[in-house]
Amino acid sequence: MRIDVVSIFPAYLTPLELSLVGKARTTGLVDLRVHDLRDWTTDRHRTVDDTPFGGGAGMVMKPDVWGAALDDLVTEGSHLLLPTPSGAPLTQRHAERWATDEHLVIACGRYEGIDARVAAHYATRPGVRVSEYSIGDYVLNGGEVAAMVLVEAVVRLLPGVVGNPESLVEESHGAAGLLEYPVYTKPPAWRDLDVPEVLLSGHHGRVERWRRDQALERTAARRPDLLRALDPAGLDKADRAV
Ligand SMILES: CN1CCC[C@H](Cn2ccc3ccc(-c4n[nH]c(N)c4C#N)cc32)C1
Repeated sequence: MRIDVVSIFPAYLTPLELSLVGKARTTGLVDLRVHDLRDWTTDRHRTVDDTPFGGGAGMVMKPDVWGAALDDLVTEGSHLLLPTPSGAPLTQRHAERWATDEHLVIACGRYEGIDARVAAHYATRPGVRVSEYSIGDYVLNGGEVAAMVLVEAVVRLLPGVVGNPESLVEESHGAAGLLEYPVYTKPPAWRDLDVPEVLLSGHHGRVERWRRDQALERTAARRPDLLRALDPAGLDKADRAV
């Protein structure tokens, strides 16, 4: 998979050189490139924004500069991703789907956003998909953090990136559709808190049942919307009793 990220603050994306994503880059599991949008400006001030038509506060990012950058990066088969507060909520399902794409191009806006004609134009390009997504119901100052969230959520799903692929199944929002159960490690007693006895029992069946119950209880308490979305057939009789 190739991922191109375009931003006026390319240094903002340097955390993607670290940890699992960084290792995936150095081992060639992902070809991740970060670009400075200003490299596609033509004026001496390297201008990327202008005042909004219709008035209002702030500035809007110029379509012609974005067009010059994206024309160099977006080809047939590319998936153009635009983080925006007005986008569709990013979910694990999106990450799973987009992890199978050959080429992602992530356009990081700043100011009041990117001229709307940019997304509209590339949506007309044959073989190009355009998705506007949001990482949550709060307002950031730009798209870079959302770009890093997307890159990490997608790259960790690529074959060979995470050591134990099994761990991708049980985690929150994973295949089970539940929040993850609580985890513990040594020491068995810490301050006045003990590890749940069942986890020290060595009885795998009981441990599995306890973990499933914990995941269900947590999901019911913190994210009842996820529980409602679960296919009832996916919950066995004992689960429904929770
Ligand atoms: C006051 N204005 C309001 C509109 C957005 C302006 C800042 N901005 C410019 C580009 C841009 C891209 C993403 C996000 C963003 N914010 N929250 C999220 N979940 C996002 C996501 N994905 C924010 C952004 C600030």
